[in-house]
Amino acid sequence: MKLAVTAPDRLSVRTVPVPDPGDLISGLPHPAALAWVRHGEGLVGWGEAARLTLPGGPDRFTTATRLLHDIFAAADIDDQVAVPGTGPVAFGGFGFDPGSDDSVLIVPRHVLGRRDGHAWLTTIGTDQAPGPTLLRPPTAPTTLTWSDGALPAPAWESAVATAVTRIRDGHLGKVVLARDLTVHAGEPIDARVLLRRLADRFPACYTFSCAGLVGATPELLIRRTGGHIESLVLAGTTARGTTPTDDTARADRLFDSAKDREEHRYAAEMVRDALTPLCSHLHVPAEPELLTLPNLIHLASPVRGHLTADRSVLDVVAALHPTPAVAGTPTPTALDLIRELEGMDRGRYAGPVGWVDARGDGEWGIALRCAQIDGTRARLFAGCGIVADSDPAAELAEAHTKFGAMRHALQG
Ligand SMILES: C=C(O[C@@H]1C=C(C(=O)O)C=C[C@H]1O)C(=O)O
Repeated sequence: MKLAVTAPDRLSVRTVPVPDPGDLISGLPHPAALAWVRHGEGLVGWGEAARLTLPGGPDRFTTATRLLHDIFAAADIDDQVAVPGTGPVAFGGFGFDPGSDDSVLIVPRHVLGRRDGHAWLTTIGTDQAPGPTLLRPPTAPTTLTWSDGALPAPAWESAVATAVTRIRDGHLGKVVLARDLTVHAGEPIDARVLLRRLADRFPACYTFSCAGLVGATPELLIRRTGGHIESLVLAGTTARGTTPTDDTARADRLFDSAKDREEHRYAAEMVRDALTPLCSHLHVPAEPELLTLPNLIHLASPVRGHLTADRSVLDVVAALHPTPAVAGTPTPTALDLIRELEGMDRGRYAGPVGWVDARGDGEWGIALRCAQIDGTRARLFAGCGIVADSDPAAELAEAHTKFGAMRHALQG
């Protein structure tokens, strides 16, 4: 695949304050939805003023930064709100594997935003639409038919067993193995229905949609607000309990589990090592805390720092991806093992997903708990960190629980 840029020579961009629009997702006028929403705040976009599709390669983030910089620098911008996310923004998703061709960035024609008491509408081009008008009401998918993806459950369990052997033989410390499921619907799947259900059930996650990749991720790869950066490293997981006592017991076991602590340590240390050279100040907690979601509990390390230089959020994404939360340690060995054992192309699953504005501010998550929608078909993904003490059956159960988020979004 070649690099493709569809953009007019000069974008004419106008951001104006608007009264609080309330729920952002219900403002999306048609199924080609762009979204990044958490606790009701964030951005939704529709229409395309520009689109970049990027070939694979480790330089895909720097190429994206350069091309977006050119598009934004040439733009004629009237920004009457001037907070992160106003003016022109690009939503994007990058392929997980450096060899994957799937990276895409879209500058929407319209963006509706809401953050810290501000609400705004950005419009690009001459079509100064006053606000979203519902062109096509969302309809829920029906008659769903499920099938295995690349590896049926027993084959995936043996892939996990092979990974455990390689780890015990000293080839690597950790690898994250994922599997996919396929679902066919009776009619084209509308991203807005999935966004609605995900945002209602997982308000603390980042509910996202970009070029058909729809999900609700708890994992913040990086947020840049001026010089300030934040990240939330997740690794180490248990399903929620069925009673309050069981739930507490599971949380305690996770917190004390040497195996889960090891999985987590690889990820937190890599994020610390990658951010240290970019920051004047960096805080990585000595111990993880627990993040409790409706279906899962994770070990979590909230990271904060201050950048030394004026770098775009995408430069920081480039320094971080792929973290051991989704690849493994050491990274090149883990990537090779993923390619060998998973039997599939992850596409943009487990890659960075989010948005960036013309100042270089933005928020990027790791695309987890998601599905790639393609007309009437969707591919769901879920993965688990494997270390020396991992048990294939327990990892399969964990992947099943992780699939639950998108299954519920599709089935209602
Ligand atoms: C790979 C996924 O999740 C990642 C793996 C985790 C784990 O193995 O404990 C936890 C959170 C994520 O970093 C996924 O949800 O698909």
